[in-house]
Amino acid sequence: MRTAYSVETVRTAERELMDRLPDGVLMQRAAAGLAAACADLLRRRGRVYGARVVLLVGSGDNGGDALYAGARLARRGAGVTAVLLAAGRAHEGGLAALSGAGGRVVEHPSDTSAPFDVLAAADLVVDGITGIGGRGGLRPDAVPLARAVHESDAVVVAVDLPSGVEADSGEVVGEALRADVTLTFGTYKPAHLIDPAREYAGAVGLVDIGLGAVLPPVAELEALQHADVARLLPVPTGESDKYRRGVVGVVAGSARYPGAAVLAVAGALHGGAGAVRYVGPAGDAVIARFPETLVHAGPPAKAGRVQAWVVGPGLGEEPGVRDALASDVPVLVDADGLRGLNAKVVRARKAPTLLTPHAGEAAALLEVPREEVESARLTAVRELAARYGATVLLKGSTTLVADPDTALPVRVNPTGTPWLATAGSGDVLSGLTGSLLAAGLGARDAGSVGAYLHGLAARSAARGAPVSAEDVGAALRVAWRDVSEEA
Ligand SMILES: NC(=O)C1=CN([C@@H]2O[C@H](COP(=O)(O)OP(=O)(O)OC[C@H]3O[C@@H](n4cnc5c(N)ncnc54)[C@H](O)[C@@H]3O)[C@@H](O)[C@H]2O)[C@@H](O)CC1
Ligand SMILES: Nc1ncnc2c1ncn2[C@@H]1O[C@H](COP(=O)(O)OP(=O)(O)O)[C@@H](O)[C@H]1O
Ligand SMILES: [K+]
Repeated sequence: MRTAYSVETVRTAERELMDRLPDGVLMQRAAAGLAAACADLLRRRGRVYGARVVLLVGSGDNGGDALYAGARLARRGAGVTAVLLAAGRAHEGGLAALSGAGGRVVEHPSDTSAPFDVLAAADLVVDGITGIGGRGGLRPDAVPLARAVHESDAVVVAVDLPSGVEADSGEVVGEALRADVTLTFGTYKPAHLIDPAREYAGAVGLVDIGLGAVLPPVAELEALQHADVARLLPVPTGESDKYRRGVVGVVAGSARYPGAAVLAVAGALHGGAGAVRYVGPAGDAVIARFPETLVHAGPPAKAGRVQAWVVGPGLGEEPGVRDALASDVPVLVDADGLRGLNAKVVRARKAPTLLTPHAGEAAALLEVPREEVESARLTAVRELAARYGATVLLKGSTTLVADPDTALPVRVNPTGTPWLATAGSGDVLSGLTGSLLAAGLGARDAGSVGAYLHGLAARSAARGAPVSAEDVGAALRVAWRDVSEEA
């Protein structure tokens, strides 16, 4: 499991750790890790000796890290120039270390083109403008420097965070530095895992500075890995039969969208339930593709016992949502099922409810513009979970799963690929996840395991080329096997 902590939690932990250690030790640990990673990158492109390194240095400790790392690189023969964005407020010890090691310093803004000249010739740029103390995006002074960095051929290494991103939410307000690699210290922060900030960070490396010992046991965010998912997968035993493995009911599709029913059933057949019961008008299309499905014209209340319902994909105006919500089993509500969803009804349910909106559907439920959800995904998913008293899986470039119990970390899905942005792939996800619910997983686990397998399946089906939702459904078995082999 990878975890991320908020700035407030990190600062508290850092204070506790600093009290136990001599002054400056944490910064030296950070700078040593940073310098080692930069040296590695330089060696891959040539060598450290003689390489041209530029440090962008802000007024805080983030700039301090950059300066001390720069001093280490200068001692190994690199030509290091620090561009000070707040001359007079740059970290004093770091500045002294850099000049002691033979590094140069230029100021920005200045009357000369020196900062831009050194950036144009750089092999590697270290972004130490702001870290966890940064607020409100890059300031106007820094914007032309960021643009010059993006135009140069240099490899860009961000210190702790790409400057300009919001550490706790992953929001990007205005411009931010785009890094190839980000080295963070002690723990990931939400911005390393959530888009849009995650995109700006590039490949993220974690430098151990000893913080693990003082961080609280429960993080703000967590990302499952293969071994975590393997532990959660439902596996039949000698005593299993199809009913004990769970029956998932799928209420999906309409005369207009029969395909959504087929895709949701495809997902459900690969989610671990022992049987899939399809309820709705697309029974013929479903049977033609998946003869193992039990079909019923409806309504859901008359279709027979299930251990979980999936309701909504391609449903159009078809009824069914109310029946499913009135049941005493877990219900996953997706797509058309989310339209006009009544928060009171959902809150009153005794069994778990899992809502799976994309950004547009989430925006409609929250009555805000879609862009607001896309730029502040963490806030949106938490808000929806609180309003509906339900588990919410917010789909998109970063899929998040929030539990109504705010003490539990929000789960962030690390798998997936932009190729998943294809019609019908969400239908496969809802069938798959509903099947996991029927097989006995809790809503938060079902949502995060479903998203994980779905993303892995898409990656293995795509391998760099477009995929259809059907391809994703067919690759779910491969994803399941990949994950179980880790167990
Ligand atoms: N606290 C610790 O124990 C450690 C901190 N470390 C480093 O220290 C960083 C945090 O240092 P600070 O708290 O000094 O904060 P930062 O260095 O992130 O930035 C704070 C400074 O930047 C200014 N600032 C804020 N927003 C800005 C913006 N948008 N544009 C330009 N300037 C802006 C503020 O006025 C303040 O002076 C971490 O990100 C990490 O790099 C590491 O050395 C590891 C140990
Ligand atoms: N840019 C993206 N990067 C990665 N995954 C994405 C991206 N955009 C969408 N997805 C994923 O693709 C799926 C699309 O689902 P959805 O929006 O419901 O589409 P549909 O309704 O056509 O099935 C979701 O699993 C979502 O997380
Ligand atoms: K930075």
